[in-house]
Amino acid sequence: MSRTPIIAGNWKMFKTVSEAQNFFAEVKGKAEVEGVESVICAPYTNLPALVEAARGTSIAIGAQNVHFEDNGAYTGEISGGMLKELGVKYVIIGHSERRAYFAETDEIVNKKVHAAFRHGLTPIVCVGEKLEEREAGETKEVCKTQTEAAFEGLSQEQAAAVVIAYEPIWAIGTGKSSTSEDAQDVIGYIRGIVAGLYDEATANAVRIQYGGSVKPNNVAEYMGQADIDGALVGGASLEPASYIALIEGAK
Ligand SMILES: O=C[C@H](O)COP(=O)(O)O
Repeated sequence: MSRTPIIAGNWKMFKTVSEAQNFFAEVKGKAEVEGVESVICAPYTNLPALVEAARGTSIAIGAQNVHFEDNGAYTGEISGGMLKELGVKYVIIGHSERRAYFAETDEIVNKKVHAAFRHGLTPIVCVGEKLEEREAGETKEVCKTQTEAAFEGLSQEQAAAVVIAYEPIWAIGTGKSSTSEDAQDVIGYIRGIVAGLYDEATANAVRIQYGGSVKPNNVAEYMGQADIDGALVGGASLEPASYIALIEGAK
């Protein structure tokens, strides 16, 4: 089964609107490589300008969060319908920074995944272990629990459309990346979890990214692994030249 590789830049809380527009002008036509899906997940404030700039290109725009309700008295929050109307295609859900700093539980992650599908957005669901969990040999157990919870109640069709990002938390922004073999081992295991929940065909359709200190000089190594379908990239997605190199490296 061939899965289209997907490289998603997660800008986190970086870039004003003008900075985002300047970035896009630099990558347009360059971070567009046949056979690789290119996605920029930007702060909410940048989304209208980026969607506009991306019109007619093959670069998709994503958000970094969504509320699980469709509307209501949730000061400061943004719903799936709001993102959809803007033209946003992807939304990162359950990033470890949201789990750690904003108390997102597995249950909330699952509700957000359902909200994304209600509004025609594709969720990029993040799972991954903390350093102490890795050292205790609990990596796979943690990923199993998070994956099963995130997929709870999804139809087979929805499940097949999910993008999972396996991000070992100790590798995020630290320069300490997981080896490609270790990442493959865990990602292959996660695919097996999806097969257990649904079936082989569904598991083979799901795209699973690795995330954690992915750079232009190591992206190809990850992409060379059988079950790794792309990368969720923080720091190295912020500079145009680096982002272009990541997309080219994923070919
Ligand atoms: O969402 C992206 C990840 O948190 C990875 O960040 P990083 O590439 O800066 O390590």
